[in-house]
Amino acid sequence: MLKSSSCISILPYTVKQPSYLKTHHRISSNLSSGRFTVHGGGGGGGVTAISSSSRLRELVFVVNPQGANGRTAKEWKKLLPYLRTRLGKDCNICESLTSGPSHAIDITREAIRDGADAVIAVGGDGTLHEVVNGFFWEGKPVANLNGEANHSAALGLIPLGTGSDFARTFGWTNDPCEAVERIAKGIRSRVDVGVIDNEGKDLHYFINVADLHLSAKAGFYASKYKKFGNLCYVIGALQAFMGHHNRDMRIRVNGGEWEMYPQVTALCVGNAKYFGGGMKITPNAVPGNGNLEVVVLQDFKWYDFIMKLHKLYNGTHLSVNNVSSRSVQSIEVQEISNSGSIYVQSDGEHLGFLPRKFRVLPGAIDMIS
Ligand SMILES: Nc1ncnc2c1ncn2[C@@H]1O[C@H](COP(=O)(O)OP(=O)(O)OP(=O)(O)O)[C@@H](O)[C@H]1O
Repeated sequence: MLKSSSCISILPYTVKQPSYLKTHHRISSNLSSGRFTVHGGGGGGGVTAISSSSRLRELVFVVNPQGANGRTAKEWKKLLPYLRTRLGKDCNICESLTSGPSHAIDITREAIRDGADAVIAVGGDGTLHEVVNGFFWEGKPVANLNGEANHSAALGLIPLGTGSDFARTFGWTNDPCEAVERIAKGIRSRVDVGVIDNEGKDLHYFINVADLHLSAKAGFYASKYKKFGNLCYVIGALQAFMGHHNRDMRIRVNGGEWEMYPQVTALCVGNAKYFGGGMKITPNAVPGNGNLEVVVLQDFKWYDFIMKLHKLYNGTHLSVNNVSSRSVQSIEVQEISNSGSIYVQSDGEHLGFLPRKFRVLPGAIDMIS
């Protein structure tokens, strides 16, 4: 169980405390003893309500103050009084501000090990991605070290980023009060997670969309234009087309035969539907169905991208020539010419270059939804 003290806003600890709290604030406490009924667990797609017994829920909010070009910090500050009022009676609320890239991963791991009931990403898809990666360590789910066998931490989200694309699949808006309501209700559902590896090494997890080549370059460039809001992704894509070469690739689905895919512009592996600030790139992806949707764009030029942009946004691009889609449990992707120039990204995080294998972990995380 997490360590706590009486009701104060900013608590200088005198006892050993989890490091994710060291520079941060415990906002509410009154921790009573006893256990807390969490969920039924099990396979993909199940939904279970949290019911509290005598112990308060331990919620750790991982806040990226730099999200949405600094807007996340401002929104979070405004949200805190409401959050305290709405959740403070039933929950211990810990906030932890990230200090830079990857910090959210460490905060999450430590929070789960210390027995948090939920770790809630506050920010955009990049922050959510890091929190998701914090649920795993060396290829396995991170365990609560308090010996509570039936206790697993849930993932939560207050979408306050630029794109906040994962939230779109569920129809969630960037309204933080709506997100607080979801957390107050505490309904959990199992969601799938994608995992990417390079010959069994270098594991990375994604909950939204992993992709490669043009769209991955676009994501990299978009990060430099966040001040333009969602337009940053279109600007990033156009910049990525400069000097871009479509490449011949081969793919292998579910361990079957290798298949040739000439002149690939981008290959996107969706656990959820949206990326790039609202482009419905993998419109058939469902985060709890045990599959990933793979969409391949071939032989696209920059002007095709412009002409078909509206179809990308509304998800009707699958009917366009040179766009194909399939549902997979795993997909391996290699480049034929080995130019070494095919970028791979995972929920927007740059991961290096091909080859890579993508596969689904069905129902890997409980999500507050
Ligand atoms: N304190 C920090 N300073 C600078 N960068 C940070 C800090 N904390 C986290 N980051 C990085 O900022 C990246 C982007 O943040 P985030 O995804 O929350 O916002 P966004 O990019 O505006 O939203 P979206 O990804 O939804 O478009 C994260 O992937 C993380 O690596």
